[in-house]
Amino acid sequence: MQSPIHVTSEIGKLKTVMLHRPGHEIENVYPDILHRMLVDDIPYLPIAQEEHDYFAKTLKDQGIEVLYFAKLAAEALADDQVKNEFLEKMLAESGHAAGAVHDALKEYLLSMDTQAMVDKIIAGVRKDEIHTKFVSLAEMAEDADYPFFMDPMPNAYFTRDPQASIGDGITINHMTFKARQRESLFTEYIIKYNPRFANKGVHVWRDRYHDTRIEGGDELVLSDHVFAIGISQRTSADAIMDIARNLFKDSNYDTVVAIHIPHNHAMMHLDTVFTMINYDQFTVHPQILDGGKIDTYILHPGKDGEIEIQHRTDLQKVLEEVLDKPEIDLIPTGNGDPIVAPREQWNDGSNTLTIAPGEVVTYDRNYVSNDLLRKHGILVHEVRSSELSRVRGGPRCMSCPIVREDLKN
Ligand SMILES: NC(=O)NCCC[C@H](N)C(=O)O
Repeated sequence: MQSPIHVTSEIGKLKTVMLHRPGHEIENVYPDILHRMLVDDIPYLPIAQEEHDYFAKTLKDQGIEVLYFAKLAAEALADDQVKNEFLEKMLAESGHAAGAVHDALKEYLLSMDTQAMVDKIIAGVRKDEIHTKFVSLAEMAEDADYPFFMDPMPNAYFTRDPQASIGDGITINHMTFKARQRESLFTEYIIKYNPRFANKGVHVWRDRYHDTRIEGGDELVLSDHVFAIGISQRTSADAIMDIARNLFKDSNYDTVVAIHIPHNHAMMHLDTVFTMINYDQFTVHPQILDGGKIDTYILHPGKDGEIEIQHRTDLQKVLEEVLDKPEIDLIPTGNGDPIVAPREQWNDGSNTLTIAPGEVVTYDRNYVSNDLLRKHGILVHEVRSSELSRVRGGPRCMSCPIVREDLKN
């Protein structure tokens, strides 16, 4: 049976992608919680939605099927028993495993139709939306001024991160910060219960019930046997060993390239500084390379289930070797200029979504990087980015490929 998920490269023609249109979760953010919510600014929602619709249209105009995360989630929860089980888990992960607030939230959420319930959970539930007779001492004494019973999920439109497609399977990620951890509970239910995916042979390479951390922005499928991953603020080395073990055991993947990037918010994931855009071309933020060098580790299956690790520092050579290419073109974000490069990287100038070999979608604001891509022969579709970019993610972050065509060679 052909798996409904099939992604054997970063660049094969994109056939199906999963997005999330930003909703009221964006407006449930205010200055005191910005940092904890991992957002740098508050987008103006109507314009963010217009920009997102334009992004979706750009993909649809190229013949790409667009699926929406929240719709897939609502479809997955069609059965009452499944919905109840999901809600219990979601409430527990939101800090309300039992008690009066749990009961009131559950009654409130179940009073809605399933799509409205999903949208509401993503948007967040304010305290003044529900009525409870009893509240806990913690609630009265410690959290009295906090406005939410369930926090919003303002990063949900970065569908790249809670999950990642690899081959015929997926990783359902244990994300680093609390602000994003509940997003992948939706994924778990989508894969288990949405008729498009349920019982269709989707291999879960790694589920979300781990202590070690992994996020999809760090996961790059370079080919049908080479997988690259960032050792980053969001993905730990232990999680990489775990995913490597699982891929080596049960898939075609025989090479994992782990790249150690700076651990900071501007470069939180590998795809904020490095993306693949053609058979032998990549974007790279020049500031991660020290004279062309960066700590890189090549993992291969060893004897008796062990993993062999080689330490290397020449990224270009590593890519030439693992992809079997005579030369790799690393295209510097912002043309390597000391001001333009960090400015455009901050606005996701390295974060390209490749929709076919040598064809990408990028933010319009990164015009220096975009011009340089064109000079390197890349076909660039620009999308609007005034509001979307404020939450620190670009076209690759905003999209989760579900199906790509296999590469011809
Ligand atoms: N792959 C990505 O780089 N995703 C962007 C995530 C941005 C979001 N504000 C976060 O900090 O998780």
